[in-house]
Amino acid sequence: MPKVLVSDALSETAVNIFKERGVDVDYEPSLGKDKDKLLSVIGDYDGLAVRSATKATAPIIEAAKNLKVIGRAGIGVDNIDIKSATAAGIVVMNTPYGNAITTAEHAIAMMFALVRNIPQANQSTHAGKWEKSAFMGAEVFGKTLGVIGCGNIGSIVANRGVGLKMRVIAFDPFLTEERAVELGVEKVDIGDLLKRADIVTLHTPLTDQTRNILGRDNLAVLKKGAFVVNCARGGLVDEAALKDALDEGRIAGAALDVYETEPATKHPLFGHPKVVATPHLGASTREAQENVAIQIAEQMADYLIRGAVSNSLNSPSVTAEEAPRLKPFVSLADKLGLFAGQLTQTGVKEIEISYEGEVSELNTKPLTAAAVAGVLKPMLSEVNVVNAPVLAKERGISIVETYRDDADSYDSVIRLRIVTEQQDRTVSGTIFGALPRIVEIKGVEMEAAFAPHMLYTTNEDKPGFIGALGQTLGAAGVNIATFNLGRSAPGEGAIALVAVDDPVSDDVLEKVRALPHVTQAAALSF
Ligand SMILES: NC(=O)c1ccc[n+]([C@@H]2O[C@H](COP(=O)([O-])OP(=O)(O)OC[C@H]3O[C@@H](n4cnc5c(N)ncnc54)[C@H](O)[C@@H]3O)[C@@H](O)[C@H]2O)c1
Ligand SMILES: O=C(O)CC[C@@H](O)C(=O)O
Repeated sequence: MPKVLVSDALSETAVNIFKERGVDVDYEPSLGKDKDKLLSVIGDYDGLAVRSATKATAPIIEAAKNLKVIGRAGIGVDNIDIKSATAAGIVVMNTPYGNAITTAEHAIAMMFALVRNIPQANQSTHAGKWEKSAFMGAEVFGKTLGVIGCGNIGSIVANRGVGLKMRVIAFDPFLTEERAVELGVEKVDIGDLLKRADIVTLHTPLTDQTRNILGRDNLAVLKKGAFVVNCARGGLVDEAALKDALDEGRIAGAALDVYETEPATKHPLFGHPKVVATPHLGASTREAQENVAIQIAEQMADYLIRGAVSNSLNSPSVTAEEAPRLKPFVSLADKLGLFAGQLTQTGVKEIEISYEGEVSELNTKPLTAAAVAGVLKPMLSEVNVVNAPVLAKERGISIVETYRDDADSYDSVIRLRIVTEQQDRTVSGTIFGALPRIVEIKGVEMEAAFAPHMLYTTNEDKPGFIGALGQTLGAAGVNIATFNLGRSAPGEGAIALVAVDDPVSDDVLEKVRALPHVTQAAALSF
């Protein structure tokens, strides 16, 4: 039974879902804050479910020898080292929609808190001061709301802004004109947004491109008297520059839910009269926490039990219904890749995977990942289906997928073509009786099952070869399990694929290569 550690505070519903789905679960809501303890126990688990307190860093991932999945109950995955997880073959998933409405509502609440001085007025009124004239506010009706980042949350904020009869403008390089029209927003560039917005609200992830998107220069361009709301990530706003802009009266106020360093218990902006601050509460509603807990438990259990992948940041999606249908084809793709990879001596330039017949209708992304992983495994250490496409890209190997409705004599065929600096090689396979089988090698038709140890030879099709090969193997004590032959035409190139009981030694290979008419001999393992 797979075992999951929940190392941050998550709704108990998640724990029940894991149990109901047949996943053993340890709920340790404060363990994530103790990195030494986490390091010492993580090796026992197949899954790790977190919010933001647990930092799944490279050392944690290195120690997580059995870990298969990290699930983030929430959106931002900046507490997870995705690069290390990918290299280790660990699927990272999040719940991109579960807390989006809640966070958008928090941004709108922060906007109102700012423009109507609600926190300050609340404090003063509780103190019995009745300072009615000290808290003159502003209407949002007719004002311009500048949304930076118009994805899940930004688009909900934009929608609420439109509902409040605000003029909404958005800067997002990935926002299409059609989507902008659909949302009722005007797509603008950042300079335009800064000059026109009365309230700027941030909703991008923190990346190299977005870090300090409201830095000193951009803050200087902001319309005088504008307000800033950040319910996305600390680091999007230069906090020192923001303090200067507030102190100099260029900005009327800022509402912050997120900070460069969290937890933020001391901060230069805490106590500032123009700042409204909350402790990363964006996602903190009962509804959102229930949503993300349920979603992450279901997604992780689906992956651990059924191989289904959803909302992954480093692996193609596979639904729970698809997973069992894909399973034999994943195995076939992996074995075809391994076959080709073991015979490849020079740099791979291109891997083409053709899906023919019924398999062309399936979700082929996981099959492609398996084929590429298979090709790369004999050449690189630490290759897996999660990191294989990344590794191929880093090495300049192009991956091409083609599709054909018909697979000639079979229901389904996967055809792999490897283009290297020196040659172009194909190998094809099908599923027969739920097991992968080779049906073609280098244009030669063949019918062979994969076996753990195999001998592959190419030779000129001349009488006496089969006997000589059998004798050589027999004399070396190599027991033949199956013997498969194919040739392009009588007397021309022939291929033998021999399943043997034990690995073929270098010594035996040399003897096979020395046989008359043999052009190539290689030991393969699957
Ligand atoms: N405060 C909280 O508790 C809380 C809760 C949930 C999410 N978040 C954060 O909110 C942010 C938005 O989340 P989301 O789910 O909407 O993400 P999303 O991926 O759906 O949307 C992000 C948008 O930012 C855009 N973007 C990317 N780079 C950009 C750039 N350089 N300039 C302008 N736009 C850019 C993208 O095109 C995308 O449309 C994330 O940082 C997330 O971590 C915070
Ligand atoms: O878990 C939380 O409370 C914060 C989550 C939020 O920052 C997110 O990115 O989803």
